[in-house]
Amino acid sequence: MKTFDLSVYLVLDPDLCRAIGMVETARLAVAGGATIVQLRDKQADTAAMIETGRALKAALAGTGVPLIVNDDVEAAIAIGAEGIHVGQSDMAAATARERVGRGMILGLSVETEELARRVDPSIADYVGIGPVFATATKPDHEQPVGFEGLARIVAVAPVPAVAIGGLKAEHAGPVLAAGARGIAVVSAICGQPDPEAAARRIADEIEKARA
Ligand SMILES: Cc1ncc(COP(=O)(O)OP(=O)(O)O)c(N)n1
Ligand SMILES: Cc1nc(C(=O)O)sc1CCOP(=O)(O)O
Ligand SMILES: [Mg+2]
Repeated sequence: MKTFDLSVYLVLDPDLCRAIGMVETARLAVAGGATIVQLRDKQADTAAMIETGRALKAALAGTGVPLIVNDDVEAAIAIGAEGIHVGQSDMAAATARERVGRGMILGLSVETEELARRVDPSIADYVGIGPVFATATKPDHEQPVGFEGLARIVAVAPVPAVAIGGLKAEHAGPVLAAGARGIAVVSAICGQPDPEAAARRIADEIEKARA
């Protein structure tokens, strides 16, 4: 069964996670309340993605937290990951869906209302919308959309949305108010002195916003 919870979406980055590593960061973040984890390593080849992905998969075993692989469909399949995330410049979502089959979670990045309207819910399971704010983590990001832009894009997306880009725990309230199901972060968890506490802060803010 394809179940996933976008509430606290950790996107891993090998440079920002350097001090304790991506696997330990993920383990701690999940202990703090991360609900979904993405392996994102823009420098790694498929073999390296598979090696890290298998270690992550082992670390997440038994937690119920799905592992999503960024960009690399073949690595996702080899890892036995629960999902794949593709953007507008990656393998086309329809092609990725054909390759991974119905059972895998498929996330698709959309940066505009036009792109969100065109999402086929038989192909994508969720959309990642961003950047909400400018961020140094992804220097090649598109124009920030802010909370108002986020709300406009969420409103026309036919699948659940997670917001990304420059987000911190204190943004959980406005992100949920804009209609997104959760908050995706890199630097708010990766490289923080205590990734477990950092994830817990986000989970607490999400819970507060839903109360
Ligand atoms: C949850 C989530 N949302 C958006 C993205 C960005 O994907 P993409 O536009 O393909 O950019 P890269 O991450 O590949 O640089 C994401 N990874 N995750
Ligand atoms: C991976 C990614 N995708 C983005 C998008 O806008 O699609 S922004 C981003 C990086 C988000 O990092 P941080 O939480 O440190 O700001
Ligand atoms: Mg991509």
